[in-house]
Amino acid sequence: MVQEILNVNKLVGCYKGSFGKVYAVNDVSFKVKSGEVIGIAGESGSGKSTLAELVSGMPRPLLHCDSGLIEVKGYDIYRIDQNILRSEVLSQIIGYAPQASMNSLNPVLKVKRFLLDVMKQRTAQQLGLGRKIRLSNMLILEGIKNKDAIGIQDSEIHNFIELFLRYSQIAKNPTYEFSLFLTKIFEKDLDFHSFKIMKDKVPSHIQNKMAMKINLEEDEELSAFLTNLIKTTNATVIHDLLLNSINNLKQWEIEEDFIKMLHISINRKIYKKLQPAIDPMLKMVFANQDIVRINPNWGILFPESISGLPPHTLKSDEEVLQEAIIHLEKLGLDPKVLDLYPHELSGGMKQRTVIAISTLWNPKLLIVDEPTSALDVSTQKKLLDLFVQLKQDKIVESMLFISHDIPTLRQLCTRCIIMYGGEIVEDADMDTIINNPKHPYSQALIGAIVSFNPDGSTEKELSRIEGRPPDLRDPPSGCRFHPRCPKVMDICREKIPNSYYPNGKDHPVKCWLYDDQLEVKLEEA
Ligand SMILES: Nc1ncnc2c1ncn2[C@@H]1O[C@H](COP(=O)(O)OP(=O)(O)OP(=O)(O)O)[C@@H](O)[C@H]1O
Repeated sequence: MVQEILNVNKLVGCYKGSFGKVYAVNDVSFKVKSGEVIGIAGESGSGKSTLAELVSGMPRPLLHCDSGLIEVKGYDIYRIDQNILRSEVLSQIIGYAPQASMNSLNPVLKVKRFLLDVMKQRTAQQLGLGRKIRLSNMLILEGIKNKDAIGIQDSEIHNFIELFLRYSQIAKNPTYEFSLFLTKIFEKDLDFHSFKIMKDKVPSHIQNKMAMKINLEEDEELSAFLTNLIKTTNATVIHDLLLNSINNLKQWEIEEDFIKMLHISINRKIYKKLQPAIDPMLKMVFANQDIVRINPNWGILFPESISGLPPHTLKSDEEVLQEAIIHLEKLGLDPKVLDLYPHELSGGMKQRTVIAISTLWNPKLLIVDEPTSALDVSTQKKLLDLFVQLKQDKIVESMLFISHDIPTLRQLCTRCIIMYGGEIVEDADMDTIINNPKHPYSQALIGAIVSFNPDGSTEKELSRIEGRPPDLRDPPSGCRFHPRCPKVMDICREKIPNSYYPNGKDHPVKCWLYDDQLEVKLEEA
């Protein structure tokens, strides 16, 4: 089944300021499936950039998501926690190159400096709470798995697993809660051996869990089961049991690259720094020093410890730069650009650099806003080839490509959304939009495309769209296109049209012309 990357539903976006409210995106709905490249077209001021900014999750200060929904890979981006948005969505799923972003390179910094800053920030953001927790748990398991090499005692593992099993029975979200619980142990709030609770230090939700645990201990059946389990089962079996139970939780979604990255950086750098501080804590908690060897890394992977680290300690400049060079080369950029200042780059190189930065983490959805508009025709073509390559090489999965230039979109996009006055007036596959547009605005837009014969004459007489796009501070009543529409009817001036489907369910058109019931409605009126 094709997965859905983006779901925009009844979105209303507005600029709020001393000027009042401007609804620049109004009641917009569409979906992007995995693999789709969707063009968004329309005249200047139709709301394309506003829509892109809202979908990017990073709207400018005056712009707000007023109502409706934007779901990116299942994340409701205007309702989830800001930390999750930053750590799990913005740097992982969405890549965004805003309009004129090629001019956003800092003029006084070499590209290398700018790129390093961006990469390091993102690397720090990548360590979102959920990932840290999953990772810490995974490393605990790794430690248990390698117990023989480490020389750890079975009895120590038994103790540990007993704790886990008991706790996982009572926690709502065992992986998460268990990590929190362990974190508390490391913070000396709980004593591992006696399970003594130092009440004043333990947050109330943990206290409740502990209270439940005590009740559980009164459960004879379970208690007998656990005792038996601990007595009779060897560590490897318990380890497998634990692994199975965790597999069942389906919460181990750690990407290999991410683990590698953390392993490398943590092993080499952070551990050295933190070891003196952590060792005494571990020893205190587990009494037996040997347990420290269960995995020397695990303690430092708990959320609190890692989030306290400045991002720059996670990787050296050389490591970060090396990753960037590989990425630049993949995108056909000479790594020499890293040693140049932005003014030393051509427009095309600047744009490629910006695209390289926005795709550093292989985003699922890349949003690009008018990337080609300031470039000459041959550089435009090269840049379009780059977007094709990004997709072919699976660096990005889907794209939203914004341009007022339909021929540009035609070279790249599978589908095209036409916007007018902040609304989607038509949405269809690219060929249909070019050859069989239904909305009078789309027809006018397509009619205004210039195409030349070999002798230099134009292929057809060009039409132009009379009038001007609406002022969104005070949009026209009814259909927003009615003051300019050659097919305007009375109802268009009064009532906002719904979307109709004259060409099938994949081709919505927001125009009264396609309402089967129109005659009935007019008679009623
Ligand atoms: N910062 C702002 N404050 C108030 N209103 C704004 C602001 N930016 C844009 N708008 C309003 O939003 C409308 C849509 O602007 P937007 O930039 O999204 O259009 P667009 O289709 O991307 O145009 P272009 O192709 O010129 O970039 C504008 O007509 C304007 O009324």
